Amino acid sequence: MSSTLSDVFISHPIHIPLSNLPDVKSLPDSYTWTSKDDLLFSASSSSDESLPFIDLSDPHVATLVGNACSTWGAFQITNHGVPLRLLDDIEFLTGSLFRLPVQQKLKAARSENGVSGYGVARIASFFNKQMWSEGFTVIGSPLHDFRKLWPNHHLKYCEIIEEYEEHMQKLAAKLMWLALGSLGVEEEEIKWAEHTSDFQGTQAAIQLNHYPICPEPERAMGLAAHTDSTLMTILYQNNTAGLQVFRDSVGWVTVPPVPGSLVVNVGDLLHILTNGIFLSVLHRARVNCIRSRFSTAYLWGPPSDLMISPLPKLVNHQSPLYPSLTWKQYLATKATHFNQSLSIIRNYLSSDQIS
Ligand SMILES: C=C1C[C@]23C[C@@]1(O)CC[C@H]2[C@@]12CCC[C@@](C)(C(=O)O1)[C@H]2[C@@H]3C(=O)O
Ligand SMILES: O=C(O)CCC(=O)C(=O)O
Ligand SMILES: [Fe+2]
Repeated sequence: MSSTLSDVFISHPIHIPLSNLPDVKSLPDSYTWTSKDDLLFSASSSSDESLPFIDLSDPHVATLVGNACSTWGAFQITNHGVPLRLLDDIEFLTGSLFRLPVQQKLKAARSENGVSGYGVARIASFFNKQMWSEGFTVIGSPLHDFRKLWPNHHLKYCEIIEEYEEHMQKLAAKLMWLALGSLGVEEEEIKWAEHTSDFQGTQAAIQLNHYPICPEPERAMGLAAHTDSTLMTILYQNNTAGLQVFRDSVGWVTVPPVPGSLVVNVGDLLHILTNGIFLSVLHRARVNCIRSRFSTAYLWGPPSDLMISPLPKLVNHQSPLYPSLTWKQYLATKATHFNQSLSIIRNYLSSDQIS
């Protein structure tokens, strides 16, 4: 992973105060969410719909993945080939990091114009209320930050991140090719993502999330509704429920944690690449009053300066719905317009207007 994604935020600094989550019996007003804070906060949910669960050894796997991407924009997978021991290791790392004393975590605090390190999720700047969570973002080598957190043990944690990235990168590319293959897209049509290219230059971020036990979970929000600005995101959640995905005419659907499984989200860039055929899923994390929850998101994207545009084969003689733009340009748009970004770029006539 190169560190060029970090450049985006130099010109989009945000100031989010880092405060300790309060140790209280009732939720302070600053953490209490209503539909005024997030339009879909209390949107209804139907209990009989569930996210597709796909066994990657199924003979019809490409069709199943393609259907899930165009209906839900997300799915859960099993038989994915990532060693269960590695999932235990990443859960151990995430738990160890967030269990450190807050003063220790703050030694690796993310700066206002930085992207790596400890802090609340960047999307916090778009809301008036605070989220009941803490996060840690890794882009590029974690060595510098991990040395500050664990002066004597950082190397073992760096090794876990490195091994996790290797597996996740291969899995993400395999899933994207299954999905695109179901639409008849061939590898020659996206050179940078060809299997044989070894995905040279694809970029990624790892986001570690912690949602502590919350005194009034119904009124709190762990991570507010958002789509990921990626091609695909692979999420590992520990054994505590909290992730919800939104589907039009269904509402919020909870994704139950299934031991050893992973959740896959279509991100905004794959939505653009497929000219809107695959949906980027709106999702959020809720909290609970019994157990703290950890999750690890692998946010995968293309080389950050490469132009991404709807694939000609999928535009099908009509006008493309989206202009060409780079991942860096999209992240910059997202840093300003958040959940309106896709509809805003849809209205641009050319990428020249995207700074
Ligand atoms: C590559 C990225 C996606 C992300 C912004 C970032 O530069 C690194 C952090 C990512 C993350 C993780 C938590 C949710 C999210 C919306 C956020 O605030 O930071 C995503 C960003 C995204 O997908 O837009
Ligand atoms: O914790 C979760 O389940 C969701 C995390 C997430 O959406 C993210 O890190 O982008
Ligand atoms: Fe997300």
